[in-house]
Amino acid sequence: MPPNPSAPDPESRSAAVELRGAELSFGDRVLWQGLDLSIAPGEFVAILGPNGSGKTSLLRVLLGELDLVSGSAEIAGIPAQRANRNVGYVPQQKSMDEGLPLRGRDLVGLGVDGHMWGTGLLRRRRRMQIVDDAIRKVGAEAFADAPVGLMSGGEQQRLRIAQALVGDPSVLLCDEPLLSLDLANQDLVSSLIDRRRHEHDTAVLFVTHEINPILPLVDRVLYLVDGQFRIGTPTEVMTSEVLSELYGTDVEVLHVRGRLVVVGTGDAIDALGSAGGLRPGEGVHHHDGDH
Ligand SMILES: Nc1ncnc2c1ncn2[C@@H]1O[C@H](COP(=O)(O)OP(=O)(O)OP(=O)(O)O)[C@@H](O)[C@H]1O
Repeated sequence: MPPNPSAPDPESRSAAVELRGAELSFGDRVLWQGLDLSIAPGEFVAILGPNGSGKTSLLRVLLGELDLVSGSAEIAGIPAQRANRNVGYVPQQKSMDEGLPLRGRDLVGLGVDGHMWGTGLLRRRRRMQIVDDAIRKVGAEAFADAPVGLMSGGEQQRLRIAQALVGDPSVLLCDEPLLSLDLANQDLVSSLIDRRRHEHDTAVLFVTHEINPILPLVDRVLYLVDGQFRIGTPTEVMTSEVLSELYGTDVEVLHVRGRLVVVGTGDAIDALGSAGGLRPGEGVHHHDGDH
């Protein structure tokens, strides 16, 4: 049957996140413009780019904290707005003060209060059940009653993920959630996020400087560089040709032992951040980024 031009577009109707002609600028500085991106439920999108390219700002637009200069941003068909229970957020990791009188389960509970029920509206027992369930799902039962300030980075991050998921969001926004975690905890945290999107069809937008730890999970990449961007599968975007064009200089993408390694020469290396740079001892000039 030929498509009916007056019927609603099923793709856009069911999108978890929809950006149309989106532009964000501060003064004369255009972070991105003409950004069209429709993210399906359950899709995993990595947002890459050097420092200051507007990755976190994109999440802030979807959180309703920043207004677009033009275009639109919708979550599940509704304009992006603050306190949206369809959105879970794992912010950039900040170290928590050792003396902070907050237990792990209190941190997770903040995710309940921030959503539609509001403090006190949900009966205490039901609220406790929801928090317990979220803690169990990230395997944090053993330390949930300890003060968060005394936990390891990996333990804190598991609880932040529980906090982001406790409101049962359809979209999960993650800002460098693997930062400063060891490899075992990187795997654990990324597999928790991956399981969530498979079991609940939650769309994931994942800001990162380092694609390798999540490469097997990524459906599409949004790569932002200095006002330009490219969207596509990792195979389409993470190529020498595309990245050289985006950075406006010679960049080479190598495949080394199952990892993507982005190398440049001279000034290019400074622009690259740690977008796949080699680790020390791997033999090619690299740059570890600013973190
Ligand atoms: N409210 C604001 N007013 C003016 N400039 C801003 C504002 N918010 C962000 N910026 C600027 O926009 C640019 C993009 O910031 P953003 O944090 O989105 O970058 P990023 O890609 O996440 O960087 P990083 O990798 O360093 O975290 C930065 O230069 C920042 O200083």
